[in-house]
Amino acid sequence: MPTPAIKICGISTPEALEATIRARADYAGFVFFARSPRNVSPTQAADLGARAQGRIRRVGLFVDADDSTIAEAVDAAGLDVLQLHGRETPERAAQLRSRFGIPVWKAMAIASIGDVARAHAYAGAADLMLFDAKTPTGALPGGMGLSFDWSLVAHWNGPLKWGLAGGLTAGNVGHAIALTGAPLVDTSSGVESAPGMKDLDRIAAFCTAVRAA
Ligand SMILES: O=C(O)c1ccccc1NCC(=O)[C@H](O)[C@H](O)COP(=O)(O)O
Repeated sequence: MPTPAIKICGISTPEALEATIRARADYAGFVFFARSPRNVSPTQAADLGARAQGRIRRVGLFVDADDSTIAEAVDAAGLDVLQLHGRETPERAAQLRSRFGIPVWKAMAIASIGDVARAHAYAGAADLMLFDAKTPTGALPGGMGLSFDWSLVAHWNGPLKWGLAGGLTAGNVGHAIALTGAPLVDTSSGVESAPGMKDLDRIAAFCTAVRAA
């Protein structure tokens, strides 16, 4: 099985970005959501985006954002991918892909097999389905370090590319990959010492664990 692609999400400092590039991750995620402890301003995004250009692909994470918010982030950070982490419909995903001309990833909150089935509606509308844990009502819709029953998506054979997120750490990602065959893994809390505080050693350890899986 090929090594899964790696995304480190919630990067908000140059130090964390450099550690992510050093660890040979494939994607760096920037969160554009005011309620998040990882939220980046357009100014921060511009600085991080320029540092990342040509070295790692830049993913912008949005939660039910309007077009002007996304346009400002795309321009500031030079985003390569849009990640939609709210209640965006297939129609909205397709509209954003057409407007911005870059790949769109849709996060799907999973608590049951019925949630996994909903992913099929995004075929042709999104480029990748990111299966993540469902979070409690009123909490952030992601980035909570919560995992779900990975067997629900084991060797998913759906109509679009996919990835696994939610509570992944250096300690459990090998098992998650072995169980699911995920072609991409995504972590945020699992490489932090506190919400929003990236731990450079944990970033390195996570990437090493993925390659060892
Ligand atoms: O990171 C956030 O603060 C966040 C806020 C709102 C929606 C999603 C958010 N994060 C999602 C991610 O960072 C990842 O794509 C994924 O959910 C992994 O999170 P974690 O369980 O913390 O590893």
